[in-house]
Amino acid sequence: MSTKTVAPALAVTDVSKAFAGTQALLDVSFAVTAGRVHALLGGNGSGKSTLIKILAGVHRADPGGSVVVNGTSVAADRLTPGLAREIGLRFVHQNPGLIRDMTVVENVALTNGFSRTRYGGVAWGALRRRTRRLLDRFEIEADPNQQLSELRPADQTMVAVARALEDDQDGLSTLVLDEPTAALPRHEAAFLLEAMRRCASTGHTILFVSHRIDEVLAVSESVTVLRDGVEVLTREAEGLDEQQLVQAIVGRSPRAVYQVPPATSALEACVEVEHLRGGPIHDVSFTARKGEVVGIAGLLGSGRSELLRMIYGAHPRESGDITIEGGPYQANDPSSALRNGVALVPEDRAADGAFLDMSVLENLSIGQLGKFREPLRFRHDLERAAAREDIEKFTVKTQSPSTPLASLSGGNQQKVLLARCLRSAPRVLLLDEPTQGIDVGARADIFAILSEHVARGLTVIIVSSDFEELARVTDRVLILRGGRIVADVPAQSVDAAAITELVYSAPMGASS
Ligand SMILES: Nc1ncnc2c1ncn2[C@@H]1O[C@H](COP(=O)(O)OP(=O)(O)OP(=O)(O)O)[C@@H](O)[C@H]1O
Repeated sequence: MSTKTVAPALAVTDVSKAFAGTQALLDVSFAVTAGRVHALLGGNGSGKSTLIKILAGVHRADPGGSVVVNGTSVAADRLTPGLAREIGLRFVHQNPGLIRDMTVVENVALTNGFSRTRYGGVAWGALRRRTRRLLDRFEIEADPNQQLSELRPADQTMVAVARALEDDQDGLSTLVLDEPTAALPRHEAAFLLEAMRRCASTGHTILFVSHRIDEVLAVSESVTVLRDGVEVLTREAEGLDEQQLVQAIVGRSPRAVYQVPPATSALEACVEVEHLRGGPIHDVSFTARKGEVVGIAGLLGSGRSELLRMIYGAHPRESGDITIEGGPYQANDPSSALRNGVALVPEDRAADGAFLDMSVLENLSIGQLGKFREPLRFRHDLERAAAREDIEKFTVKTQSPSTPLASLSGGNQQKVLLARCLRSAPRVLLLDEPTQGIDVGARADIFAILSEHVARGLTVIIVSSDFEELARVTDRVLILRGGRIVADVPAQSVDAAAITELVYSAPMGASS
């Protein structure tokens, strides 16, 4: 039983939103008690982002619903960004608009304003003192003059939290955190969760979106689950276990969720990387065999994404050789990757792989239109049938194949990219944070599909911050630190904690 005040800090009542043809939210109602961390959960496409965007005044709700914040009631269809702020809603979105190359002071001032001297110049001294107080208030270990990139990842997110709450000394606002831990390794996530808990203990109410069930159970005092736009569960977190939550999110019994058999490794080499150098990569060598799933674990800045992009030919290489199935491979650009059977699902899909204005069908077909071309006509019927097949296989939640990719939820966009890559029947599939933003049920589906391809000889190289997942779905994990592989461990002999430890402390120059 909580000893905190019981008045709801936030109450959402009968909020609905239909996009052309899609009922994203239907009469969603729930309340959050003041001073609590309340988790908002749901599978991909269940309506979480839509609800957050309505609260933020970015999407307009359909008429009829209301939002009450600390006793102030507003019709949900009247919320604007200004009004949301006025009634006490604060947001840290998935991409919180932090600039890593700027100092902490500059990052805070960027959104909250620069203190001015009476002559109109920037009052740097006052600004630094103000930022110092803010850092102390949120117990962030940083100096105002430090570059943001020098802070540990969880503290960087806390800077975004602190600046969102700077003007709220009394803890009256409700902070909405959209997947704050998605890009963080587990130990950093745990650190951030602890900071969130401290923040709630000072009175702030936190609405927190995450796909990671364990952390939701660790940090939240109450939860709401959305499924297909409908609120299916709101309750105290106490007494709730992982299976019950997964059941509520997925809507079926949690069989097979996460039980993906590890791929078996064959002996034949597929990708051989020798003395690769370039950018943050300093002399990396390794071999991935046919039908093997190789994980790469490293901290931000370790060169993990650059290594994948170098193999794909999208990051300049200074020296080193790559062979694919014994043949030389130049890796000069993505088209040579395509010719050599190397495919990449990038980390930043919006910037790198997804054509958001184009339809799901077009996104699936890109690069493979030849398959549907006959001497005198283009087989639109076959193209459509193939799209429908992929949509079903990957359980992509879309109204139709012609729906623009932009209107799919993040997780569903990711599934489309993965489906597209697998269509090209690659020999090597490079995955950069493939399950970021992917719900618990869809993860299992994706790995089940991948393991079918792996059983037929596909080689998969995965970079992931989710070390638990790496330990579960890979055959081997390469530990990358400072641009070097410092350890190469069989996945069955490590768990997430061991990988975390290795990422921080593996002896330099171990194996490479
Ligand atoms: N601008 C839009 N136009 C049309 N449909 C949309 C739009 N935005 C969202 N939708 C649809 O509304 C539904 C809910 O999507 P939403 O992005 O809210 O899901 P989500 O729970 O945040 O998913 P994820 O976990 O994958 O981010 C989905 O079916 C999505 O395709």
